[in-house]
Amino acid sequence: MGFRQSDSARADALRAEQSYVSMLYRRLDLAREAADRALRDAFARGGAGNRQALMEREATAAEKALLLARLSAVERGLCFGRIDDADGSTLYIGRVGLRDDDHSSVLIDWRAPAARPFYAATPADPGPLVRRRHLHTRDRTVVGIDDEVFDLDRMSAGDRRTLVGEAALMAALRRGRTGRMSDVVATIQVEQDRVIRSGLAGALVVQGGPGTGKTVAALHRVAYLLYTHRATLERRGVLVVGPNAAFSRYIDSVLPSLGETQVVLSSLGELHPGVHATAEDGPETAVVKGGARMADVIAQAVRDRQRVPDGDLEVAVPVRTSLRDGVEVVVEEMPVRLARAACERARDRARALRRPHNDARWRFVHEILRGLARDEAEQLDRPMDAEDLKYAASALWGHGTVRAAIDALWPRMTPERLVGELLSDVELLRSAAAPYLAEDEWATLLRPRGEPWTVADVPLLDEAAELLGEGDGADRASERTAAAQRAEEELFAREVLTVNALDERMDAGALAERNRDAGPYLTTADRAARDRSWAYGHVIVDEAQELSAMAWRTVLRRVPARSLTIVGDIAQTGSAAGARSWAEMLDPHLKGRWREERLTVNYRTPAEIMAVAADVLRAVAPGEEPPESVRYGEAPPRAVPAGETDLRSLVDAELLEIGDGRVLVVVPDDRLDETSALFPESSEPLESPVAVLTVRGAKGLEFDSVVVVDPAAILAQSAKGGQDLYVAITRTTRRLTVVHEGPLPGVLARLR
Ligand SMILES: Nc1ncnc2c1ncn2[C@@H]1O[C@H](COP(=O)(O)OP(=O)(O)OP(=O)(O)O)[C@@H](O)[C@H]1O
Repeated sequence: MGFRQSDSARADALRAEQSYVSMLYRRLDLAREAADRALRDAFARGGAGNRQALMEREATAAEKALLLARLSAVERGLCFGRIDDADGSTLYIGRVGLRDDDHSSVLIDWRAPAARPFYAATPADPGPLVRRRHLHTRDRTVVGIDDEVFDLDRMSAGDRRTLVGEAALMAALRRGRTGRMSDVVATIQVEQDRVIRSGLAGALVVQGGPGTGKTVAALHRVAYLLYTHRATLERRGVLVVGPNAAFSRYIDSVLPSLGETQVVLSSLGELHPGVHATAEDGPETAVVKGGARMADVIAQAVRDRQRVPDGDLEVAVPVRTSLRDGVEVVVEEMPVRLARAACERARDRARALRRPHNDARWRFVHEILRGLARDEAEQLDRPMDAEDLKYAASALWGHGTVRAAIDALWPRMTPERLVGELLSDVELLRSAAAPYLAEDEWATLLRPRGEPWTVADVPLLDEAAELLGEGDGADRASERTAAAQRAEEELFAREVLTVNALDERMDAGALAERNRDAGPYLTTADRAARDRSWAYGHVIVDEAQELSAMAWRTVLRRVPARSLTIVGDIAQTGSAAGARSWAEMLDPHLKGRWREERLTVNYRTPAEIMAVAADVLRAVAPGEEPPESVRYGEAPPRAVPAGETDLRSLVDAELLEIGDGRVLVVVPDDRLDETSALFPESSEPLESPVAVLTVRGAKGLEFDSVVVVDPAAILAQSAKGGQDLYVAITRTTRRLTVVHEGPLPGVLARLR
């Protein structure tokens, strides 16, 4: 299928494409000017109208600002492909759809059905195409063309492979790694295209080995779904959950480069608003904390906070006070009482409401206060009608002693307090956990008070939040609302200024002030990100094999429609609480509602290095097939005894070899600090030329050169040590060095 043109034919083709592409950029400029004008008009309209008019102005302005942002994002590589049919028709494919003055299409959005043959045609099955052309542009200039001519008669069987746009793909894969993932819209492969365009309903599992483009395909799928189901998804929002915050930063430029800015990226440790958990538990604790029985433990912990006193409730209340030096002091107190049985009745009635703990608390408070007020009236021999009772009860609530007594029985709880106290108080833990867990299980959960939250605590906090209800005090709630409102106003103002380059004419404060007239403008993503109970339209979970049963409960709570893309590789499971099979993990929640697509080609790791990884995989997961690499590396992978070289010089030599690229030093968990100290420049793993990470920290990332330190210790560090070594080896795009302390582990024998 390779197709060579003469130099002059090539120059003619370049000229013709340049003229077409220049026309497209003129169209883009016109579309931007129109959106910019519409935005200005929207602003000019507002100011003094009624609230309804102001709200409409804000909505129009927001819509135009988003359109402008989208049109700005597609500047680079606006048009990257062209397809020619047997009947002589030609379509140009790009990042956005454009039309000419007669409303005829001049550029097809890559997500539109008409663009599909560009991605789906293979030499063996070209569909209607006679030629596919990849256009390479720099700024607005066409600098190269790659053609595939589908002339099956002239092709050998070997040539009828399924790689799409091989020359363009190889050029893309050879590029050095920048520390940020880029989009691959011009070179999406057939099996990835199937994932991207799969329907919105239900859960799609994308299983594939390392480097098969699971993450990149899932992100393109978000863009595709937003294009195809914009009305639904823009209103409900899309959430992408990754394994850690570094991973979220690693992928955060892909969607904006595809023109989509309204997506919430989060990690498991950040799913509970206000908590940014990064610490990890040891494997035994993680298994217990991640198990489904923890939901019962948390529910019991909440019930344990709905108490009755051991005997009758007795509270001292002031009956006489006097002013001394301007201060009110109690001069006489009397005890008021409520029988234990009455307290029990109050608790049962509050529980019977089947409301969250903090919401049901008012029923309990109300019943107890009335009981105490009746006792007080009896003791003082006061007659009591319904009005008096109400008044006396609210007077009692004014006494600190009464409040404290009731709080001790049914306190208002935050999730942080409930879980924090549960995990650090042996009696609370025993009471909540003993009915569901063996002692040696629940004992692993105990830890000192005030320890930082771990990632596995987040599902517990979320579970607790569900059972406790928001129940903020009125003051705290209004404070939060006001602060959030101010932040939103400024943020929106800044976004509008950025996308429109309006800075010279208006500053963010002034714009925020204008917006304040109409109330805050909140994008769907803003609202969704700060609302724990937000129901997303679609959720993507990456590195999904690491999620525990409890983590799945947290994720699924955010997507009641059960529309998900679940991306991962069972062979890479490193967490002791993670998945051993998709069915085992998903059936309890999604039985009959999930389907699986497999990705089989590795675009990252060269074949010689993948052969080493395959040996490791065979040893730890004999049933799993490693993916097939599409290319060969520049240097054979090697093993170096630790005594022969020091790590610093080895890494410096690697940096020289790869030129502009980036090196990962991947270490056993307990050597992270010591190794990081050797590379002070590695503090920002995505920015600096050298990153020092554990396997867990390196999940999902990739580097030009990888140095694996002490593979025997990585193998031995947990029951999933083999999977960890497999992950470590497959992070590289070009070079692999293994530095071993003792003898080289048997699974790496190929490196001898
Ligand atoms: N169609 C493609 N065109 C160009 N590059 C691609 C394509 N598919 C994947 N890649 C590149 O291959 C690399 C691996 O992709 P990605 O990180 O999505 O894989 P993954 O399956 O999520 O890997 P892992 O499971 O190891 O984290 C990335 O650099 C990605 O840009």
